[in-house]
Amino acid sequence: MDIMLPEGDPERTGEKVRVQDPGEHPSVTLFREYLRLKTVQPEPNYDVAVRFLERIAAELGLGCQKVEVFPGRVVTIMTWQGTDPQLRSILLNSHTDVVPVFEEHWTHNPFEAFKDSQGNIYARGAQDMKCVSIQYIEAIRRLKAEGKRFPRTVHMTFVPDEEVGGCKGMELFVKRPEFQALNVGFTLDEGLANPTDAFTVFYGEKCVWWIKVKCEGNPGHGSQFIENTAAEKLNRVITSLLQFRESEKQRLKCDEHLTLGDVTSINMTMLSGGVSFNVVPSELSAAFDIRIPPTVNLQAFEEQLTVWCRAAGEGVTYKFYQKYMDQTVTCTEESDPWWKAFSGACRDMHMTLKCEIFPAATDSRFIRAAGHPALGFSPMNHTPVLLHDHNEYLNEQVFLRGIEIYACLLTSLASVPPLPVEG
Ligand SMILES: CSCC[C@H](NC=O)C(=O)O
Ligand SMILES: [Zn+2]
Ligand SMILES: [Zn+2]
Repeated sequence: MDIMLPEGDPERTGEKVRVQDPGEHPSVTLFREYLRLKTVQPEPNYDVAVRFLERIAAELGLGCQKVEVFPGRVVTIMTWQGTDPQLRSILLNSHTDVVPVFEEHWTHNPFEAFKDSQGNIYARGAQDMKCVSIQYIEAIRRLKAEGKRFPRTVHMTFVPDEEVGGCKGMELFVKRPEFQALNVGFTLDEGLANPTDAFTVFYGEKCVWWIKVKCEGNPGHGSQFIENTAAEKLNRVITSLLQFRESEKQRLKCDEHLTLGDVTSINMTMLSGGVSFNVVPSELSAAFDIRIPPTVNLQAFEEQLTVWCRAAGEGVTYKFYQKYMDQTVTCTEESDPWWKAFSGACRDMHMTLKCEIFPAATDSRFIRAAGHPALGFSPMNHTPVLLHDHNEYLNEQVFLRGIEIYACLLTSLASVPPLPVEG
């Protein structure tokens, strides 16, 4: 029986008195309870998540620390001390927020964690990434119950605001003394589901560039053939960028060895300008979301952008709204002790791994930029990729296998022998 007394309004927070379904695995019950907490952007209820995590830390006898990196933005840290705490630690990172929903497109309430007859659990965050948070917790619960101890300390961090770019979350946290004090050796963070029998593991991410191109031109009456209008220039800019988009799309399609992480994607995501049907505007703008693989020379790419803008005419300029420049990737060679521990454990479990570059951006980028190796991995095979989508779900058996996978990974990673640098 699992009863919890809510402190806030249960309708708003998702915190409710709940009774354990006798036929359900307790780890699944805990997962569903976490899914019901409304940590949904743009106004996530983080208090309710922090309370939930504090309760679990107490239950498991883990150290629990809260770091408020920005007003109202708390990172919760749970620590399982190793037998050799001087050694560098294993960091298991996850974010607590989830993206908004279009409720009318969902077959079940996205904050009810409905489970169908096949064991599919429908909820926002089922894949991204409340599953992983609970899998970390349940793997540690299991290992502790078995009386296991490992040389390396294991930390779990539960971070706010990943879904809105991490600037009030992980980006600030990695600069704090509390993060330094974690003495991180190796990190696991989120990945993506894989519909096949294989598991995808991400060793790097694309750089996000968000640009707005502004085109200035001659204004005038809408009945005239005005020369050098903003629209003609914007048309050239859009054509150049979308032509490049098409060539990258074809390159991906024609080479079976390439994944989305290996090519540059461009999407025009916003258009703005104009005042009236019969006024030729003096200014029009287009916004582009560009994702660049770590193998691309960023300086050369920016030069190309400049060339396209110059070729579109006078008065065409662009401004960055995001310009991520760090292209650090994590080593996946057998000679690397962390990779050897990770991939060796996967091999022991007869798992097939597919190594890729993450097509979007996660908090791993701040960890890698801070100099720590990180792999993006969510143990969800035989599962369609539904993050940020309607009817996001995860099957309970896949979820439960993930706990076993983490228990095995953690056993291996937290036992990596002292590295030369650790003396
Ligand atoms: C520049 S921060 C954006 C982060 C966001 N992450 C998840 O979707 C993304 O669009 O990839
Ligand atoms: Zn995520
Ligand atoms: Zn996400």
